[in-house]
Amino acid sequence: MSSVYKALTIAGSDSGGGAGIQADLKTFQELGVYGMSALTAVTVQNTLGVQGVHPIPPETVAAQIASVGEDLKPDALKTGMLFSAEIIEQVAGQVSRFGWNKLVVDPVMIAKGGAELLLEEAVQALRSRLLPLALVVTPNLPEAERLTGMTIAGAEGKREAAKRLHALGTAYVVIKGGHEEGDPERSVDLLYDGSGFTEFAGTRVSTPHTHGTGCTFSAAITAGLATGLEVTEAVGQARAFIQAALEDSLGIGNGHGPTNHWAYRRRQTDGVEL
Ligand SMILES: Nc1ncnc2c1ncn2[C@@H]1O[C@H](COP(=O)(O)OP(=O)(O)O)[C@@H](O)[C@H]1O
Ligand SMILES: Cc1ncc(COP(=O)(O)O)c(N)n1
Repeated sequence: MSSVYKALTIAGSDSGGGAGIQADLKTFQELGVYGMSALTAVTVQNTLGVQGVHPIPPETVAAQIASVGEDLKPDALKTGMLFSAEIIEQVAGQVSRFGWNKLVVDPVMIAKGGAELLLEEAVQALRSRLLPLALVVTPNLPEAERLTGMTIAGAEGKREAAKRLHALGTAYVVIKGGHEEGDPERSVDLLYDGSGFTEFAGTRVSTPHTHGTGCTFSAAITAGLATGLEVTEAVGQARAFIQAALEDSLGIGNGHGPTNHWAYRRRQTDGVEL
């Protein structure tokens, strides 16, 4: 049998299936990667919002990662919702212990409806404990502002924030443009590798169904890395994956619905648009 690519997601559960662990595993599967998970929290959630957040004990998070690491050995991994400084501490400890270097950190902080998915006091732990271990970090604009302490205005602001995040020890920084006001035509993600900038631009899709875009995008980068792509190639593939997922929306739920995780592969294999 040809080699099997494996990826691990360390994230929260979204009972509605559009974000978190569920979005990550669906994305891994669609990109040909075997998915594994370590749960950090159970959220009670649907397309209308988050009705409850129940963190998993930090030692149980560590035990799940150790169990997967000792046996199945992921080729790449990502983090999503981490909730507390104690969980971040355990995750950083396990990543260091196994010497994993294809780590994508999606610094999830607040759900689109406003629920807190990372405690205020845990932001510093994310900066000091996890970002130095990450190959790629993928903040949206509000997350980049919180992590850098700066207000980001315009293209120059994004570049400055990317440099500051790189200085925290992450090799590649992707500042996502989904929240950017003022460009009704495009959503531009900016990649910084410590020496140069690359822009990944997609047509801005006018849709309420954007639940889980950040999770899906970072999971697609992780899957790409697991299959051996370079970071720039993996980000390019992830951009195409999320573009298809937004354009071929499923239109389910009464609020901000999920993206369509099937769309990218269906377009590739049989040209079908849902
Ligand atoms: N309306 C949109 N049209 C096209 N791409 C989008 C749109 N909204 C978000 N994206 C893309 O989805 C990904 C996630 O971006 P963003 O929404 O900023 O993250 P988050 O979900 O973490 O808030 C990025 O690649 C971004 O460019
Ligand atoms: C369990 C969980 N993790 C992450 C998100 C963020 O979702 P989004 O990608 O829409 O910002 C979420 N709503 N729920």
